[in-house]
Amino acid sequence: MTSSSPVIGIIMGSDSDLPTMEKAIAVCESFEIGWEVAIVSAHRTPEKMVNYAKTAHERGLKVIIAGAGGAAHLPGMVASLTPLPVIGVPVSTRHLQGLDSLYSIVQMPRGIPVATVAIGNAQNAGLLAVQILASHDATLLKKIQDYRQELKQMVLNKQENLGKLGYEAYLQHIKDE
Ligand SMILES: Nc1c(C(=O)O)ncn1[C@@H]1O[C@H](COP(=O)(O)O)[C@@H](O)[C@H]1O
Repeated sequence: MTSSSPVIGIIMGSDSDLPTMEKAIAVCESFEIGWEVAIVSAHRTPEKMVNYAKTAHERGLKVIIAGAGGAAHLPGMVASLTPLPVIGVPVSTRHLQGLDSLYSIVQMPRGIPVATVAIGNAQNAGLLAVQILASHDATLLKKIQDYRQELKQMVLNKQENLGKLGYEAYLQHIKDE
């Protein structure tokens, strides 16, 4: 686990969001960035949420990732209480498949932005947080460029395999994976 002091705060409305949000934690770990995780709910623990959001920048955090499902007010409320950038992760829900979460998070009023990623895409939230930090950190910027290069290479390798194996065999190969 990365030992440096946390600069990315990863919060969520419930521990049931953890299986989604763990992907943001994994990104922080792979870029060796200090992170902290907390269960904070605008609805169930409003005082804790206010305290968390108001003190986040004083405690050294630089970016907050907030995930919530359903009536997902947490990211917007936190954004209203902190000067830090907030990235919202709409967590998928059983009845409305996360559309409720998405709409709750994305439609912020002018003046209080929340950078919203796709439903369930905590990995992109982690990457965006790293990129925000990288904008004034040359070492991190290089790591992002290396990561992009790996992504590109992965796609090129797949294309090469497709060419080698042919469509039918390649389809079977990815089904077997
Ligand atoms: N949307 C919020 C908030 C909030 O926005 O403050 N607090 C909890 N929740 C969400 O309720 C869902 C169900 O929670 P439980 O699984 O604990 O019943 C979770 O996805 C959580 O993010």
